[in-house]
Amino acid sequence: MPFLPEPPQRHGAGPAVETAVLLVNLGTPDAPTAPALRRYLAQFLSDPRVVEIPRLLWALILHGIILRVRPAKSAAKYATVWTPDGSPLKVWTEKQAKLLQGMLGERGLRVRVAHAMRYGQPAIAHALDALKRKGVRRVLVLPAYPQYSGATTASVIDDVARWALRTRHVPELRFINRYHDDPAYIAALAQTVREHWQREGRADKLVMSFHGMPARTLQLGDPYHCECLKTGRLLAEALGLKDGQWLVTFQSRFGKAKWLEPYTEPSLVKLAKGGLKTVDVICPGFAADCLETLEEIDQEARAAFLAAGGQRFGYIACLNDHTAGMRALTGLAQRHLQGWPLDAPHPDTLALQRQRALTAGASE
Ligand SMILES: C=CC1=C(C)c2cc3[nH]c(cc4nc(cc5[nH]c(cc1n2)c(C)c5CCC(=O)O)C(CCC(=O)O)=C4C)c(C)c3C=C
Ligand SMILES: [Fe+2]
Ligand SMILES: [Fe+2]
Repeated sequence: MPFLPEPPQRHGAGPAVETAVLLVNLGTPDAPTAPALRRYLAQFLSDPRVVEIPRLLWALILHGIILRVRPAKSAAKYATVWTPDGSPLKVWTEKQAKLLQGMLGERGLRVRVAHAMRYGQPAIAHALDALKRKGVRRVLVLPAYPQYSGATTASVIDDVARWALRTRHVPELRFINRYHDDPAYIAALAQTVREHWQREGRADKLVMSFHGMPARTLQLGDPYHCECLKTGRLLAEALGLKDGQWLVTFQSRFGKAKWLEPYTEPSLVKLAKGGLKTVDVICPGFAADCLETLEEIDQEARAAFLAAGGQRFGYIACLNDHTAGMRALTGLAQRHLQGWPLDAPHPDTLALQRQRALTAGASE
């Protein structure tokens, strides 16, 4: 019966694992080279969720200008943060998926954890096909974006939906849209700040830098800006910071349009010129260190702050594989798995068994 899908794969003697958590991050180029960057940027910047201007006009700008100039410039930046195992974003995301698998298992949750990238590899469709081949009937999609935005979270949902459009038997699907105010996430961030203070001493101000978005997305109803501000306020509260001791800023502006303000690097320069000597910078919107944090903040923004008269710049790493951060992701997944009976055979498996039995009977 070649037309019937394979039954779920078994782990040892126990019943089959039919539920999966798919951890999804943005994606990253395969190599710090101009050709790899061109492929990556072409896919990323062609996504209408990312650049919301008329398609034809954008195609002309993207292919006529941006993809001719930016790949080589970006490749040189990636080269400065590349590791022997590849791009930092890839390395951390793989590690997070492994740790999440272990921590969910320790809590007795029978799930399979996989990871995927919205752009580049492993593609979401590829990961979902692989999970289906293993007999997975339910997928909890966990985009690694604490704050919801159309450009990131919704784009992951689009891609899963595109896969579903061409899939006959779609598994049950759930999405985690945000965790910007999750107490365990806020506590994990606060812990990394305190650990940094213990090691390096406490700076005069804590700057919380989030990835930017075009300013008009706020008017169009994107909740991203509000969620960043809430994360910032909750983190400041958790650390007992008073007004003036912390600041939310937005980084990674792209193009000439107005983006969410205040901008990170100009703010740091203004602070230094105004007499601020020491600053700590954290990037709470990035689940893992990547080009935007390691190069743009820890290298470029640091240099700009010091050149403007600042004396000490403390970069606080993203949650990466920090135990507190991984516990937060584990708790988040656990809550969103509730109501899925992980130990009982899925009705689709039972239906498939009946279908197999029927077809076997008919052909005898
Ligand atoms: C063109 C517009 C862009 C929007 C809108 C945007 C939103 C956005 N991005 C992230 C997270 C990441 N972005 C990263 C890199 C990156 N971002 C853009 C552009 C937009 N991002 C570009 C062109 C690039 C590539 C690098 C470059 O050429 O400058 C990354 C890092 C990826 C890596 O490989 O390390 C992350 C992560 C969020 C969260 C967001 C909206 C909220
Ligand atoms: Fe980005
Ligand atoms: Fe950047």
